[in-house]
Amino acid sequence: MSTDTTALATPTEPTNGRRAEPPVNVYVRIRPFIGDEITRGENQQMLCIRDEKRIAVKLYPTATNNIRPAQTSYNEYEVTRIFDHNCTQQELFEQILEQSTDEIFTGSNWLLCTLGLTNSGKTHTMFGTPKDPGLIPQCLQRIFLHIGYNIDTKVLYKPDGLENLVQTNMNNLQDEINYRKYIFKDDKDDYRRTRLQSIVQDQPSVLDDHSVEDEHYSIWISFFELYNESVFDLLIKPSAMKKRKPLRLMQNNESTVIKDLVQIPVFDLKEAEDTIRFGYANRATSKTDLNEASSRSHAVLCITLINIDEFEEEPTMSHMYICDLAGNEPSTGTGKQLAETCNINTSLMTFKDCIRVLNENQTAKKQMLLPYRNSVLTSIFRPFFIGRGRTIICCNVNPCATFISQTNDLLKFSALAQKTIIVPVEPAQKKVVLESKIKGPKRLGQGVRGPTIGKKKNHQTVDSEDVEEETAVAVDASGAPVDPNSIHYWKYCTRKALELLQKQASNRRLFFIERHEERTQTVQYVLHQRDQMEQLFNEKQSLNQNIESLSKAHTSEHEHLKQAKENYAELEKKFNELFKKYANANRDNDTLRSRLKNVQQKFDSLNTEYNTTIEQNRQYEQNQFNDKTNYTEEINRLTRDYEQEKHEKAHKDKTIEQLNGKLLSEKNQNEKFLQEVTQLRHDLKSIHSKYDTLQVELLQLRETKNNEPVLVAPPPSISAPPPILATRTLRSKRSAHEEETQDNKKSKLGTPDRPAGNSGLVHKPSTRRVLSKPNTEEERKPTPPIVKDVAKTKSSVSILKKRPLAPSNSADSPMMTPKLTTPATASPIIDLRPPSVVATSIQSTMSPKPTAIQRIQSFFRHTPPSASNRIINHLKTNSAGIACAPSSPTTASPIAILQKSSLAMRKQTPKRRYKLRSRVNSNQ
Ligand SMILES: Nc1ncnc2c1ncn2[C@@H]1O[C@H](COP(=O)(O)OP(=O)(O)OP(=O)(O)O)[C@@H](O)[C@H]1O
Repeated sequence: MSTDTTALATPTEPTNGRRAEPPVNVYVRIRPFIGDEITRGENQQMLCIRDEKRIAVKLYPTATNNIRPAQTSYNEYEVTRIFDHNCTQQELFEQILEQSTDEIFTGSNWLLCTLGLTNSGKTHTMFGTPKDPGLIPQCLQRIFLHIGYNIDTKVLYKPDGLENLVQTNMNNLQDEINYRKYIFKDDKDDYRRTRLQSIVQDQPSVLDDHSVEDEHYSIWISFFELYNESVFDLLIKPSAMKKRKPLRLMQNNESTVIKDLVQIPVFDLKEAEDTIRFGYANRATSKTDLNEASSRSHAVLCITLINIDEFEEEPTMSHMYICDLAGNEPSTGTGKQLAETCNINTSLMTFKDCIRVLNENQTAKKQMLLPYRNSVLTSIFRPFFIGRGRTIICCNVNPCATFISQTNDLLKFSALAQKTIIVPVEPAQKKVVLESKIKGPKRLGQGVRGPTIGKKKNHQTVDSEDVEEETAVAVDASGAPVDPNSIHYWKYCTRKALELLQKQASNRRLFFIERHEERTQTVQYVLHQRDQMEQLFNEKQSLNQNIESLSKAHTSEHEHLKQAKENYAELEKKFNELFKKYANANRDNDTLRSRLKNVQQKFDSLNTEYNTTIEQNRQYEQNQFNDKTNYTEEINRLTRDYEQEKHEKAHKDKTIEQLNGKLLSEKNQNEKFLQEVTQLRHDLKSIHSKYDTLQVELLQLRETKNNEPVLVAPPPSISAPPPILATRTLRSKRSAHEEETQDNKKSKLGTPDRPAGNSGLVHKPSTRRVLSKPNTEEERKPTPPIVKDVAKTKSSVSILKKRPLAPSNSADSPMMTPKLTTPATASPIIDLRPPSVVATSIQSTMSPKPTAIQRIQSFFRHTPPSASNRIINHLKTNSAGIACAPSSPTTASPIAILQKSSLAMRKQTPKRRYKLRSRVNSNQ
């Protein structure tokens, strides 16, 4: 580690004949309470401002001090100036930086840095806000106000480190052109982006011509930060992808050069502010426990001023370093934040150490080495520790009671720094690297300097050698060498001429200085005038606008008036018309009034009627209501009755359904009976037809035989069936068919005394009963009178008719003929003949012919067995006897006899036969 020694001096004891240097300017600014600090109880009046230079800190008893609990102790410190929380940014600038800003125009360098705890208002003091700009914006404003129109638009020189200047040419400004393009790339104004480029391109000859006709200034800005002991250029935007590349530091004898640091020329205040805004955005800040946007690095803004004066052989360069130091903070946090805090604290500590060493060397007459190399910050600011510039320290104080201990330390350091005087070490000659010969106006002379605006040039004096020579030569009263041909005389003349010229130059310089001051005042006046002009221009514009709008309003008013007049004329016309109409209307009105009166009367009468009607209606409605109530009751009653009837009806319906069921079943039964009857009738018809056939056969047989009577004819009183039988033989098929059809009709339609389908059922049993066997013995006697009686009745016909039917066994079929009962076992046959005759006839008729029953059975052989059996049974049980001829029961003798007798009695006609037949059928 290498250190520097500095010359020690006190303000009162100038060394080596130099003027006394002032001590370091230390200012204290106490910020107001912010946020919820007051509610947190931070305002405990820990700081007490005694006057504008002295401040006292109230101390608490701690382990390290001897303060007793009951005792109130104050530490008092003195600084250059104290600003309380009411101090404005502008006030602060005027007090601490305005003069310094002016002095950079005299060639002096300045360093302004802020010290303080984190969250104490350092950044706020430096940068401020757009509405309340801090020290940096105000400083730039002051500089550009001073420069006015004397900005070097040719960019003749560029800075090379702290000490050196380089003449510009077309090649060495490319970086600056690019940086300007890059920094102002978001700027809408293309002029600013390409300004430097156009200077280089459009005025190449000017760049080679470094002559000036007046005093010109150029402002160069560089902005960098010291983060974790590395230097980063803030005018290069950090890439999201790439890691920022730290800049290298190069040390020369007196200063530290930051290699490749971007320095760009700015031509006006706006450009300077935008450049700083661009760099500020790239600064490392983050949220800490104490500050939402805490600075994690020391940000250093370097404003370089290059002054080119036509009377100066070399341009001068001065710097204003404004440094926003990161805040001292307790070493809390972890990882990256802890590393940041340690680096910040280390560099601040080194800075304070340098000041302390300086102070100690000064007070204790020591020559201790400055530890400036312990941090990058102090390395860069080394020129200021060796007196190459003036230093201002602004200590920002956080008034919170929580940090009173740190505040006390800071104020202690402030008081120490305030007493420290940095004596400048003899400056080395500024090197101006001239790449081309300066073609400016020839300097009139050197060594004679009038009052300058702070130009720190070494005054050149007459060589001592010359003085020595001068003393050896004889001179006259005016001091001129006597010998005009001697070299001394010429030297003397030359010196006098030079002096004269220097005097003239001095006068001229004075004149120009005055002119410069005048011009500065004029510039200020012009600027002021320009502001006023601008203001007036704005006012004029607004007035013009007002006039324009007023004239527009006037024109429109005029048009409105014209329109209104036209409207008025029209309205007048309309009014006249309306007046006429009004008169007419008035007349109409009278008429209408009288009409209205009538109408009113009518209305009154109607109203009365209406009221009456209303009353009637009301009455009617009342009646209606009563009726409605009655009706409702009646309806309810009827509804109840209806329900009851409905119930009964349902009950009856049920009953009817049941009866219907019964009726249906009876109907079914009836149908069955009818079917049976129909079947029986059908059977009977077939029997009839067969019987007729038999009768025909019998008649044929009888005709073929010799008409011998076989049976004794019954007494004449007996109506014999033979005629009936005979008549049957005569029936034509047609009559039989008609009969059958009629029977069917009768059975279907029925007769008044016999319903259809039931005729047989109703009357047959009675017939059967009539024809049935006599129940008593008497009745069973086969007496002729009984036959006679029977023959007399209608039923006798049926008896006769049935006589040919022989009784048969049940379930007999025609095939069962051999089993048939003999005539002896058959129904009793009435034989009216004498026994001898009968026997003979029987003998003659019985053999070889079949019996009557057999014949009948054979006759019924084609009929269904059930029907034939029923008939045969019927005949067996009900027939009283069969009249048979002597030969056979099938002979026609008895029948013929009967026929004859019957024919004798009554002639048979087809109609009669039919009726007879009908009667027989009806009896069946
Ligand atoms: N004079 C003031 N008036 C009003 N508010 C202030 C003043 N000084 C500081 N503040 C406010 O205090 C807060 C902290 O200020 P600032 O960030 O400048 O502190 P800092 O010392 O720079 O902190 P760090 O060292 O952490 O960067 C900010 O919100 C700022 O607006």
